Amino acid sequence: MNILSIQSHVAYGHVGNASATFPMQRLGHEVWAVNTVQFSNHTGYGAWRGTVFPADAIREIVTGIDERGALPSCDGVLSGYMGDAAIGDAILEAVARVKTANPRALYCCDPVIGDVGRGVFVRPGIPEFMRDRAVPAADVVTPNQFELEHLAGFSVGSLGAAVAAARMLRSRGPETVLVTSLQTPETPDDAIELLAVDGQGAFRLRTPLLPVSVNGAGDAIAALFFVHLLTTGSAAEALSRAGSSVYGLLKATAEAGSREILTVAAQDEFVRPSRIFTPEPV
Ligand SMILES: Nc1ncnc2c1ncn2[C@@H]1O[C@H](COP(=O)(O)OP(=O)(O)O)[C@@H](O)[C@H]1O
Ligand SMILES: Cc1ncc(COP(=O)(O)O)c(C=O)c1O
Ligand SMILES: [Mg+2]
Repeated sequence: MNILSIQSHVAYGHVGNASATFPMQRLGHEVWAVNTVQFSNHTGYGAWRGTVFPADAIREIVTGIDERGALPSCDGVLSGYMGDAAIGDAILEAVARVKTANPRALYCCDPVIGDVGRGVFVRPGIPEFMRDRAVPAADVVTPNQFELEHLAGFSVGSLGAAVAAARMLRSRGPETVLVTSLQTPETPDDAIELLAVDGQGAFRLRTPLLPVSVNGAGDAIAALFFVHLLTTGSAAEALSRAGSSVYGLLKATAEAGSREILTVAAQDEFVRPSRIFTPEPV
């Protein structure tokens, strides 16, 4: 597969393209990485340095790729952390150009807005852009629980409510919704869940909860889920493979006591996860 991946880049550590690119490459895919920002490190540290690129800088790179005649061979566009709402327009233009060149290409939007503990951590305008423009344009969306609530407009206090919220997003456009870091009163205290909902049904994948709080796992799981969905055509299979890989990645990260995910050291988890988790229909 050839994946156009438009998201943040950090020099130190692993979020955005610095989390998503290598796992896709390790699985044998070509990644055309376009960076929306270049920061020293992820914003979870509270301090960082670097630049948010203007929207035209992203347009320029996509135009250059187009001029190489490559867009007809693009299988999917993946977007994530945007840096600024204006970048959203450039991303949707890139999606439109790719889909014109290859009508079979899919767009996966990781609607990075915030997180349960941190609240909204992106610039004003981005949450509205994600809800009103990006979600309707996407074939696949991968919100965490906080983002799901934000996009659906109601809180998700049960598995049933999460499925309803995912179905509400589907009714606005995307065929497939992957909810990450789901924890409801029905989730055991020592577990964390993923939920995939598409036209076939809803699947839950439950793994142990690890003693880590890291950034970038969401970017890795969106990338892995998207390429596995593109290659297998099955949301349940993509859920099993992506969820198992990220569990293995985070288990290694927890055992090392690392603040950054071990994207490089634990790379075999992307190809052969140490433990395979199987989704259940819900
Ligand atoms: N503490 C944890 N224990 C086990 N798995 C986790 C943990 N944190 C994240 N994950 C896994 O990584 C996935 C992505 O999670 P997360 O990092 O919360 O995404 P985001 O950063 O987009 O909110 C989760 O759905 C879960 O499968
Ligand atoms: C620059 C940057 N990109 C992306 C993300 C998203 O990371 P996550 O995968 O944890 O949602 C963050 C979160 O802090 C970030 O600071
Ligand atoms: Mg995220």
